[in-house]
Amino acid sequence: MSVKIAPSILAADFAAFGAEIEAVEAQGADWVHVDVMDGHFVPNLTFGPDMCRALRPHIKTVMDVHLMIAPVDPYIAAFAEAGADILTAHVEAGPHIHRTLQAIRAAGCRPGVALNPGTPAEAVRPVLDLVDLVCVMTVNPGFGGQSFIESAIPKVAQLRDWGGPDLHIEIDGGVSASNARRLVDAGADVLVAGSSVFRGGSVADPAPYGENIRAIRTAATSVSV
Ligand SMILES: O=C(CO)[C@H](O)[C@H](O)COP(=O)(O)O
Ligand SMILES: [Fe+2]
Repeated sequence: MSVKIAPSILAADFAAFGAEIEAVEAQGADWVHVDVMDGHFVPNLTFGPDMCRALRPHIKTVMDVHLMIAPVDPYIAAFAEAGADILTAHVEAGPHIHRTLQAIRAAGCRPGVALNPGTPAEAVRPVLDLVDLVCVMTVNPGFGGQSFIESAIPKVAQLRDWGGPDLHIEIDGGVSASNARRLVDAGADVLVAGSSVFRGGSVADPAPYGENIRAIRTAATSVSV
């Protein structure tokens, strides 16, 4: 599978999301990662389905919605109607993860399951047949710009082994050109990157977004020596 770079708009200008998305897609983003936080499952608040609906017309690629909320089930229909392509729920967010993932697919989205750095890979093994994507968190969710947690990397190889070649394995948190290669070598194919993509650029000067995306992609796909 080709490596996909999914900029997290958590690191974009909150007053200009539409223009930021168009800029980052024009600069080479493969997917757009939208972080939904509820102030309960994680200690921060961002936005909900109405914001996703407003963003949808600006996204030409894939709207990858990361739900850091609990409970999840009451909001699935609203995010699906808002136009999410991928809806990812945390395995830690509730006791009935099978039901949640089945409901996401029934609503017309591609289901993903996310796991926190402290959660072992075994926790999502029973639902791998229900998902198109596993999101391996390499920070504790809630904020952008945190330091990458190395100890999550062995989970990636384990999940690739169990999930086979068609499962998307996404890494989220602290991804940069300096760790991209190790993540792809371990079996990841989707790299979420917020601060390391939006750093140094703006809607008025989007070229750094392209440079940052190319740096991550080049690092991720370079041949080892
Ligand atoms: O889910 C997230 C945080 O909970 C974000 O997607 C993630 O932190 C991306 O930001 P950065 O690349 O700056 O770490
Ligand atoms: Fe995220």
